Amino acid sequence: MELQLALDLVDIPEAKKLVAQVADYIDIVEIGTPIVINEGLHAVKAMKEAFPQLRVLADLKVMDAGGYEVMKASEAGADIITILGVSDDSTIKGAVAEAAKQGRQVMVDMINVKNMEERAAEIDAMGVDYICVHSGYDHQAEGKNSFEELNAIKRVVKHAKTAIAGGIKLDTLPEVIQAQPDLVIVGGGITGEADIQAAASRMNELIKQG
Ligand SMILES: O=C([C@H](O)CO)[C@H](O)[C@H](O)COP(=O)(O)O
Repeated sequence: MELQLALDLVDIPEAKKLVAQVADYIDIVEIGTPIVINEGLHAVKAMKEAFPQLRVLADLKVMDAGGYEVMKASEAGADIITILGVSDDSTIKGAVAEAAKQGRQVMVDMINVKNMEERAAEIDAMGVDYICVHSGYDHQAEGKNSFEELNAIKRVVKHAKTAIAGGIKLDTLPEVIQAQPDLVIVGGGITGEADIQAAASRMNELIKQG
């Protein structure tokens, strides 16, 4: 099981400062959608240059032109690029084909997918690398989480790695770990803590214990 730090509400210098504190405790650093919107793919490039030992995920949440978007993110240095599960199959297949060409990986974000098990099985068969259940900020504000959805995709996904994101904190991490995803994605549960390093270190410890 691995840990991904999601960076969303910061700019490039702040993002680099945060990662410098926790780089030893994380496996993947995510350049979140708000950063990409505010700063562009330069943020991905800057993070990869500053921390070449970490895998960098570009959370583009691609909905169309999968191949093209994966190509551009790959050029910027992204190791993993997110595509939406609600996209057309052709978008996901285009992203997978381009990622294979570029030696990168595709994560499908299942945010807002209604028929979770059926769609996860379809997407798994398309050869994606990760399938991620996700309660976004707006869902979190309504009190939702994706713990049940993780169990649902684990029942049907045979090839891809499974991941979970959305509002995970130290006190809910044990429940997440119990469901055994391959990857746990945490943003505010680390960056919102007074002692960021201690939070990341403790989460890393629990995750590595599995
Ligand atoms: O993907 C995300 C969200 O849609 C904003 O871009 C977050 O990175 C993801 O939800 C993880 O962050 P936390 O919910 O703060 O853990």
